[in-house]
Amino acid sequence: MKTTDSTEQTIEPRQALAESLAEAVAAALREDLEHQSRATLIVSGGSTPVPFFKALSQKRLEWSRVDVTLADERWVDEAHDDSNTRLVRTHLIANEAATALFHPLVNDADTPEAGVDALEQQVGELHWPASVVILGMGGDGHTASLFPDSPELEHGLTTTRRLLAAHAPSVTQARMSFSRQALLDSRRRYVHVTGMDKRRVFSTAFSSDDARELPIRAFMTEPLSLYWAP
Ligand SMILES: O=C1O[C@H](COP(=O)(O)O)[C@@H](O)[C@H](O)[C@H]1O
Repeated sequence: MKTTDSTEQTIEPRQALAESLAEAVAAALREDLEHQSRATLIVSGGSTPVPFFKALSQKRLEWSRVDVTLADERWVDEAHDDSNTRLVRTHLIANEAATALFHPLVNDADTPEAGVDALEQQVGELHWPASVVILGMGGDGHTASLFPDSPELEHGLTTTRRLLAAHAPSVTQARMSFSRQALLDSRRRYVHVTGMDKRRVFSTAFSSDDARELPIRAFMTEPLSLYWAP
């Protein structure tokens, strides 16, 4: 399916979605920067956000007053293919957004358990509530690194700390993740997902409130906007 813009060019739905989300996020950051000195933007990693990052990086706003961090990160070196830090640095902290201050969710510690306290202190110094949180979602209903099969899920859904070290049998790498409470400490939340499979998962999520089964349910509270394309 393709849509057409006012200049009669065809735009892929996922590209149109990315552009529309970038417009909304840029407007939100501009609005908050009118009445606060800095604004916090929390983005997700994975494959879905790349076109969104590229679109957002082109938006004009006072990026030097924006702190960007990730909803979660794999505990890998930045050179690793799975590094969300690398993804953000490559596609978002560029163009107009090159002056944004990026705060990786990984440090030199050997494990996320060893690194979490230092990162907790660093993210605590950001401006809260965050202006915008963008959540991705996996086919198993996980969001950030709150996985249904994770031994740390209950902790992630209930702790008042902002960060947690997380593991799950379904994924290979250890993770660092924002907790539910920290992600809800935000003015605006957007879920950015694509494809029919994820749409079905999101629809199923409305049928119950058991976040242990589908962690995305823990975020189905106002204000939440769904950005979806086929
Ligand atoms: O593992 C992760 O997966 C989800 C979704 O990723 P995608 O590749 O299907 O877009 C992502 O939101 C999360 O941040 C990431 O660590």
